[in-house]
Amino acid sequence: FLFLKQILKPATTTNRNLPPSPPRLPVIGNIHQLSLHPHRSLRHLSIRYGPLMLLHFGRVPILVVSSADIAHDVMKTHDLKFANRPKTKAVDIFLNGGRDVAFSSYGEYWRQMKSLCSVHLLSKKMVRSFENIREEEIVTMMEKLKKASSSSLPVNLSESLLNLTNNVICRIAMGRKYILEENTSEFGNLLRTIMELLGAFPVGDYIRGLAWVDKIRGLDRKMEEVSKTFREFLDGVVQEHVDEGEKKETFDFVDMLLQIQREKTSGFELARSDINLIMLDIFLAGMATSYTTLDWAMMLLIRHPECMKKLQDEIRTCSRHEFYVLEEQVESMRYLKAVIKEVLRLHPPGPLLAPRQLSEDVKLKGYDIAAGTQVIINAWAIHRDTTTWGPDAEEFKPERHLDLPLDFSGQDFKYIPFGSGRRLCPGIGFAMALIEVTLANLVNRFNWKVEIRPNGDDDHYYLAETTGIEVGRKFPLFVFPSLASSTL
Ligand code: HEM
Repeated sequence: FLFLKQILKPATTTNRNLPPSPPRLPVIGNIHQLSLHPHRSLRHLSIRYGPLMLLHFGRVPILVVSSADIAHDVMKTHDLKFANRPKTKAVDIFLNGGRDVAFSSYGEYWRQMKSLCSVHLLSKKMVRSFENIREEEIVTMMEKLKKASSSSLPVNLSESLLNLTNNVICRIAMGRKYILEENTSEFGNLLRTIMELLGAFPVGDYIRGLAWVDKIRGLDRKMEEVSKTFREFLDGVVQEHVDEGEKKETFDFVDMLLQIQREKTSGFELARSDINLIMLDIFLAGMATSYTTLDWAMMLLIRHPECMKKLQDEIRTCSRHEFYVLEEQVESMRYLKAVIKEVLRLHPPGPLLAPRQLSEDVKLKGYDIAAGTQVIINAWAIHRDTTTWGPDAEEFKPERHLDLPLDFSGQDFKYIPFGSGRRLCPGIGFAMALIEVTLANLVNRFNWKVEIRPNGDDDHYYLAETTGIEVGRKFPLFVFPSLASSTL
């Protein structure tokens, strides 16, 4: 009786003027209204209940923001109050309760960890210094594509892009390739599982009394297993760096973190397990997002031949038809940048950004929002809002960016693929350096055709999405590359 009394009790709240809410069921609240693709179901609900909605998962209040105007209030006007991240079971298990950067609570520890990554890995100077690694890996990938182009069989371009991002990130952050090509898909699947679990809404996180449901579904076991595999892998990487010590000829990001740990130069205690978590963040936040952007970009360009042609013309003119497009040449390519912006508008890898949690009571658009409320910002819906993007908001049209002064810094809230404010992604420069030069080279060196689907289900196949906090394309992109005559 006490158990039922507890879970059936309506959410206690002192708020008087609450945002609109869809009707909810006893016990579970609005959980049943989420589909496998929450960005889609939440947008659907927001069309009916408005751009500021209050849902309840169990008894936990969840604020859903679906307009640029309210995103501005959350991430600019009240950014400090919304700068926390909620703690979930997945964060507990994978990220040691949020000892990484992306899920740590707002405060000194988060500031120090973010600054470590920004200074020693993600700064402009550091990103520039990795140019040769990017070039070597892109050339290697293109050589393989060149070989494959003489065969009549299609190439799995998604896999090539996953290998590329993985190789670049491993070499930059850990000094060498740790995941061999034959294992990258397996590694990609592991990452995907973590993303899925970090983006899932397990019943037990919201209704304590029903935590056993997650156990029975095998969710807890799956989390423990994947976490153990990853922990062992990262332990091995860090241990190898420790063992090699002085003998090592190169000095990479892991070496830097170990030095900071030993010498306590950063002014705060960095545990060995915290180093593992920084590395995990780089894989989760850095590798999957960059790969996903490239994968969507190639699919969209191949399926929009007029955009592909325009881009090829720009790149081939700027690169003077050379075999490899240099990063300095990419700088002046306006249409290339417009293509990437449009890809990230329609398919932001984090469609709901990363969840936030309100630390003090606040008033938003006249509504009272209580401290502790979790906050979802539906960037995917904001990016497709016809009131700001026009009636063709759902269409892939890179041209729309040519005359817009939008950048990735999250200052204009109708375009926030990297978030905004204090929690803005620190990896923008790092990601763009790889995405721009990779795309420029693939488009410059080859002409592309996509496999025609046998059942005519092209849209279903090419646009299907994965699930989780990071959303990519579900099915691999099989293509036929042919060497462009100008770069033979
Ligand atoms: C296309 C590529 C990328 C996209 C679209 C992207 C997107 C995002 C988004 C939406 C957030 C949450 C922002 C918020 O809550 O307001 C985020 C956070 C973060 N990203 Fe990225 N990201 C990308 C690449 C990278 C790379 C390459 C790295 C590092 C190697 C990185 C590291 C991080 C970290 C550490 C955070 C947490 C920041 C914090 O909580 O303070 N990201 N990213």
